[in-house]
Amino acid sequence: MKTDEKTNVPRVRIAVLGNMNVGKSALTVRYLTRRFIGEYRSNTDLLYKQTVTLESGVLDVEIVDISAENENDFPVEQIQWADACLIVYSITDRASYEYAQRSLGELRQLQNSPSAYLIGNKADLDHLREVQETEGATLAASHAIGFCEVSVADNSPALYKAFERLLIESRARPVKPRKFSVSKMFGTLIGNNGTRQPSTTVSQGTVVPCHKGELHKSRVMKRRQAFTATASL
Ligand SMILES: Nc1nc2c(ncn2[C@@H]2O[C@H](COP(=O)(O)OP(=O)(O)OP(=O)(O)O)[C@@H](O)[C@H]2O)c(=O)[nH]1
Repeated sequence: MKTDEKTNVPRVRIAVLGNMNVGKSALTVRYLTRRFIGEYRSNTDLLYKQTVTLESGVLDVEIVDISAENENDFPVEQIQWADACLIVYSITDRASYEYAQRSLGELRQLQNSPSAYLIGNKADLDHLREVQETEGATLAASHAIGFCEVSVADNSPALYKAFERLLIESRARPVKPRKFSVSKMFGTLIGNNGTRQPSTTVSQGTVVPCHKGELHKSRVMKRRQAFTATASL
């Protein structure tokens, strides 16, 4: 965690990691905007920036939604950039669970690795289940991290709790040395649907498509367009 020198607001960076099609984009957009985007195709990493109000105070949150285009390539750069990592699999896809398993193994190898949380998504598709809830819980326990199953489609409250827990944990961690900074954002995303959710308020966001390796660039693009995704709680 770092503090923005201009605003004095603490900043937390989260990397969302998982195999293709597990719902990483849907989950990130759901958390930030309370909306469910059914089809959200992207073959590039996306960086979201939002201000979030927790009970403990205001945070600037940056979330990188890592494209799983090359599933054999562990995204070390993005993980090292982050304070915390959300690892997502789909309960309907055993290969995605195995991908999560490998990712947790890789994460453990890193020096100064970020805190992590494991999420089994698509819990609404229980009839297509390939991964039991106990398997997710056991995997998480073996890495001493949190775990829950959620349905991003059904707007599970557990999703918000998972993000909140990561944010709170990361806030409490000592500041880690940074190799990169992103200061320019562009893009636009989605509005507000006013849905009420647990104790987080999210506002004033931007989204940046960031091609692999761009997290270290200090100037991505000048075109900048803020979107508001206020979910007052
Ligand atoms: N039934 C159901 N479908 C979901 C859920 N979450 C996401 N999806 C669907 O799963 C598909 C993939 O979602 P994405 O958010 O694009 O997944 P991703 O992990 O970002 O995919 P990549 O861009 O390939 O890495 C989409 O069709 C979503 O609508 C969920 O909780 N339940």
